[in-house]
Amino acid sequence: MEGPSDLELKRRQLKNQMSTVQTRKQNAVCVRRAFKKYGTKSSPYIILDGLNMTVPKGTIYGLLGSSGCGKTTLLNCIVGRKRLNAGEIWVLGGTPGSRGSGVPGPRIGYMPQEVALYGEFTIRETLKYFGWIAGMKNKAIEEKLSFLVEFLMMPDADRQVKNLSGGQQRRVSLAAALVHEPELLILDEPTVGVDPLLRANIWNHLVQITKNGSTTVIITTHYIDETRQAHLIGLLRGGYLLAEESPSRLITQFNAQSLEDVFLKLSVIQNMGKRRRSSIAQGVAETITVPTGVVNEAATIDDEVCEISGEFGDNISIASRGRRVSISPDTTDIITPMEIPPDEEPPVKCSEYLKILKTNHMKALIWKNYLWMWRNIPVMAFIIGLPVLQTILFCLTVGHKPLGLNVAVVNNEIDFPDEKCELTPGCNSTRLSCNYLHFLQNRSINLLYYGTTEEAIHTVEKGAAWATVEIPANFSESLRNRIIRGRSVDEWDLDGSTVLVYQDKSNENIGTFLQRDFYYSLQSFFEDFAISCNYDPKVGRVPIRYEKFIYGEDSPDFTNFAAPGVLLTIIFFLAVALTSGSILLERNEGILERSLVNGITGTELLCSHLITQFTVMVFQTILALFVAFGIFELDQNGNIFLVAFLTILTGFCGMFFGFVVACCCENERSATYMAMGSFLPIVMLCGIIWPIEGMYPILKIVSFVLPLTKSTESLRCILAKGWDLTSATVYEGFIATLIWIMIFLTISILALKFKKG
Ligand SMILES: Nc1ncnc2c1ncn2[C@@H]1O[C@H](COP(=O)(O)OP(=O)(O)OP(=O)(O)O)[C@@H](O)[C@H]1O
Repeated sequence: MEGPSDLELKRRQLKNQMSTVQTRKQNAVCVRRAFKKYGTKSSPYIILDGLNMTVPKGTIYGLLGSSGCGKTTLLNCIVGRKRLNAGEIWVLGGTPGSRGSGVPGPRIGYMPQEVALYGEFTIRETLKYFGWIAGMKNKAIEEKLSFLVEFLMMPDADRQVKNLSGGQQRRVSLAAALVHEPELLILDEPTVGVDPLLRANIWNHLVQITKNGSTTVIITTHYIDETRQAHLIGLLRGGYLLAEESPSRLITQFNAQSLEDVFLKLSVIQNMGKRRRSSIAQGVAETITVPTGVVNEAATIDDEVCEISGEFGDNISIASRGRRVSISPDTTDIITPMEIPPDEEPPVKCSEYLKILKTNHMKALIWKNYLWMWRNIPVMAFIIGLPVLQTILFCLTVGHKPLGLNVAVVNNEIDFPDEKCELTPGCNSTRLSCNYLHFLQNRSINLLYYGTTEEAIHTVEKGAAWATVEIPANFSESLRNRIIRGRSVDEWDLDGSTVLVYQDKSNENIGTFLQRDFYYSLQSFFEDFAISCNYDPKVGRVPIRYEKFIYGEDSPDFTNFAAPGVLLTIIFFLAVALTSGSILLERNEGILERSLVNGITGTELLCSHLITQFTVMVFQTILALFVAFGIFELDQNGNIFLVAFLTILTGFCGMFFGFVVACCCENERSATYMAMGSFLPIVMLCGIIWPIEGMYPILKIVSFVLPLTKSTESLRCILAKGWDLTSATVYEGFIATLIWIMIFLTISILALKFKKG
């Protein structure tokens, strides 16, 4: 069939076109030359390919297409949750996301494909949440709830969503989109799992609410024939609309029995174009009666000729690329856009820019967060109790002196095994070795006696003891000679008064503790012996005297060294887990998207989490500090409020890091990797378990810029030295934490802003 010339065709399509601005304002939705792809640059996966779509105000628009053809993607772009790679979208007279457009916001009601509701909430609470977001009053919500429960045949409004069937949950989801009577309703497959009677009711309701022109509905469905009641349907295939027309006219034009037939015919025609009329397609095509002057004319348009600006696409779909089927405008059957005065974009006042948090949004979000906590008391008890548990475990397990260590003893001064080594005090004792071993035993060392050195060493080699102590046969006499003779003591007495130790030093901590025990026991034994002989005990001391310690104690333990870092790490990473977990949970269940479409902003979301999790963190901090300093009495010489303040500030820092994790990661798994991946380096590099002074020089620089380094140092100084904010080390910890909060906040906001779509 010979089609009209290119010029003729263009001219025809240019006829009766409205101005661009008018087009945008008179229609609820205007999509022009939309191009959207997923995947990478090298292997792009094109979803929308030059799509034009026009949804006049006051219409029901059925968006049809096979599974995976891009309907949800297109809807997401319309509601402003995804960005096109190219092209324009105008929704209710503004571009989605622009200030003053009201989109996303209460002008839209969005029912996503997935249920996207809080399972722990009741139907009433669900509608209250979405009603509050839209700025509704409780009374209005209750009225609407009664209507929707009846109309959508929902169960009792006080039943929790998680206890409803799949179909009932979808109806609650639909109710949540309808509750605030939005101007534009976007429903992604609302009738899935709904029985035919209710489906008919839903359609009747949609027809009803669009009657006066104030509401527009875009609906996707797999049941093509149910869209007979739609005013317009768009058939999406291959990245663009094969047709955009009223159902009755499509059926008439294509001389088809049903819309399914129309879709089939259009698909075959499209395939013919693509395959350059393969023999199979040709065969099918011959059986299809195509409306003269409608399809084939446009199907013959060359690629270049088809580049007609989408701005002229009112009421028709004009392919912008490739061979497209186009329906010519015909005023007889097409819905004429309502004569509604064009929406003026309201001028944005300066105060609007400053008002980044809306009261009703914050109220809904904070209420929702607390309600979620209330409904998940076991989870919350676990979250609040976890730092306490970890602190208890830390205080009970880390830094304490190992007790009951086995030491093999070969005491040649006694007749083993017949003689027992007993304490025999006095200057003339012939069993001084036993006195020394008694002091060792007093330091909780478990002595195992052996007859020969070989046997004792073998015990250590087997791992049954940590050291062998061998005492010479003439120990008592040699020791006395050593003291009495002083400088002139002979070699024999020097050797005879020396205790030999064969130690397993494979464990640094145990080895060091044992060496300290051997040394301190000998010191005590010697002083005791010197006193019994009326010698000055100082004679036997190492000539160094430790005066009163300026900070700390004579026997500092590792628990007190590690406690500040461990406390901050516990609070920091639990905040990371809690924040990123709750945001990702909301996001993966689609609830977050839904709230964002309803007008919640990223900033509001962050602030609401900040407020609710702050209360959780305060509990966590108070309990953890009480356990550490109240029950386990770790060193605390500073101001406890300063300690609590720094701990909570570090928790805030963790929350903001949690936001970054949630914003940057697609799912829980990658969030877990990111959190875990940062946990170990932070623990190792922030001077929590080992002094920074002992680190490799380059790593010291890295450590300096990490979030917990300065705060750990600061907390350590407050606790151990009692310093306050006048000390540079202390206030640097606070400043560094604040800087990290700012950094994480900026990254989160940027990620929220640019990661969309
Ligand atoms: N974020 C994404 N990254 C990569 N591919 C995606 C992404 N989202 C969707 N897709 C792909 O894009 C295509 C269109 O998806 P979309 O969800 O828009 O289809 P649909 O028409 O709504 O399908 P259905 O009717 O089954 O819901 C699908 O093949 C899907 O796998």
